[in-house]
Amino acid sequence: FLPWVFSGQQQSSRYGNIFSVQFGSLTFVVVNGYQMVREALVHQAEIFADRPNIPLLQEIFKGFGLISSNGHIWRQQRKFALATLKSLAVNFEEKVQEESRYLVETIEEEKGQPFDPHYKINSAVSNIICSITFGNRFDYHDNRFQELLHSLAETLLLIGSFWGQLYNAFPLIMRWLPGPFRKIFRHWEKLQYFVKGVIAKHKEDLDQSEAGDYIDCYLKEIEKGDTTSYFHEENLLCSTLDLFLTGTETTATAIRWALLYMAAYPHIQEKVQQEIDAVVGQCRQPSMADKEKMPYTSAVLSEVLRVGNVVPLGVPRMATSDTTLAGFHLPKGTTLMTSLTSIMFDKNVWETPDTFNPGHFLENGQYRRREAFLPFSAGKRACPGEQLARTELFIFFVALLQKFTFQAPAAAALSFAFTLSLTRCPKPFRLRAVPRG
Ligand code: HEM
Repeated sequence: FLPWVFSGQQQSSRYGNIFSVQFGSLTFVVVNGYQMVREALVHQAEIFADRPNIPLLQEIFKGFGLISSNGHIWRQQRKFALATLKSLAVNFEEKVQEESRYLVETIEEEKGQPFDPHYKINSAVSNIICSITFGNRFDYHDNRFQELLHSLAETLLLIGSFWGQLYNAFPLIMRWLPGPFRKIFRHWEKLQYFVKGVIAKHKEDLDQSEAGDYIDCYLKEIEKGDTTSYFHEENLLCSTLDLFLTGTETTATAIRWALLYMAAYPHIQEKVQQEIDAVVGQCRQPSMADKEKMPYTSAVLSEVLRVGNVVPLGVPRMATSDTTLAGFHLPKGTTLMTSLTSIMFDKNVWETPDTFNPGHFLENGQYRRREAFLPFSAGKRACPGEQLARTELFIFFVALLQKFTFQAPAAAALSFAFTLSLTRCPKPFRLRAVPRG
């Protein structure tokens, strides 16, 4: 079902830019192409501000948190998340720079031999959201941390898998049946147990500490004791888990795609390294101030987000009232899937949609903004982590290419094969990180 909707380009040429799909008790309306997605997300922003009731997400989040809540709960949690991330943003860059040192060190340990970079990258990226929400990072060899990262990755994979879709389509039956999807609930309990422990520790220390991280800020909000607000521990738990989940998988997947593309296109990697050598050199760490002077590297990262297409179908929305889209009547409660894939590969927008071509984002040697480039979606529920994700992508990527050249293992061809779930991630692959100079 998901792969069918995913192939939006083919479907739109066959069924038009808007069509509906039925699967069990689920009915979706899929919108394709930049104009139509923009019409729904931006011009009808208020109408498509809700999330539909997706049984699996309902089961684990119970309508709380950020990503699957609606109405007043969502508005309050989102406003708080945006303001708190902004207030903590002053330290983002420093945290990512510090973490990139650990990432470079752990990759150095591979001594140029083939290795799978998956969990080294996930650990580095996750450590950033852990520092922001929990106030601390974890050692890459910490077994508990690695176990949580594996649970997180598998949960996301299972939610978007065939089993997850079957559960969402037939929840009343599936709720009673065994199957691999049961692991979602076991993993979720483990993740909840861990975060509850972190929250309990923060509560003990709250009076002595300044509000240094997301959980502290949230607990101070709960302490205000406003009985009409939705600041309570259940929402704190779900919001924290939302940030942990969304803040790890998406960005880490984008960085994995970036390394894979660099190994596959050595001449592009070489041009990025020339720019790094000219602007940053070998003696200091990259910073966000360098980005302006590095149009080629910025274009490569945007192209990675375009072809990597990490969140291919966006996150489903729901109509809060009756509306009309492309002349079709959509009643209140209609679930809408906005195909970001159809935008990223729209042949009316991109000169060479199916080719990895940083030139899509360059004009006369300068970075070129493209309107139809929405990896973080748009409208009321657009990704609140965009700034953080962009900081991580730039600093981690530049720090890695400053120190290593990524190559395919000898006699092994690189593949762009992927697994499609809520995210689109490369199948496990191995690379050599050859130290430079
Ligand atoms: C390359 C990295 C990332 C990509 C491509 C990405 C993409 C997206 C997309 C497409 C959505 C759906 C928005 C919609 O419904 O229209 C989303 C939502 C969301 N993202 Fe991200 N994201 C990334 C990184 C992050 C990070 C680092 C965080 C953590 C701070 C984050 C937190 C969230 C949250 C909480 C939502 C739900 C927002 C809501 O429902 O109001 N994301 N993201």
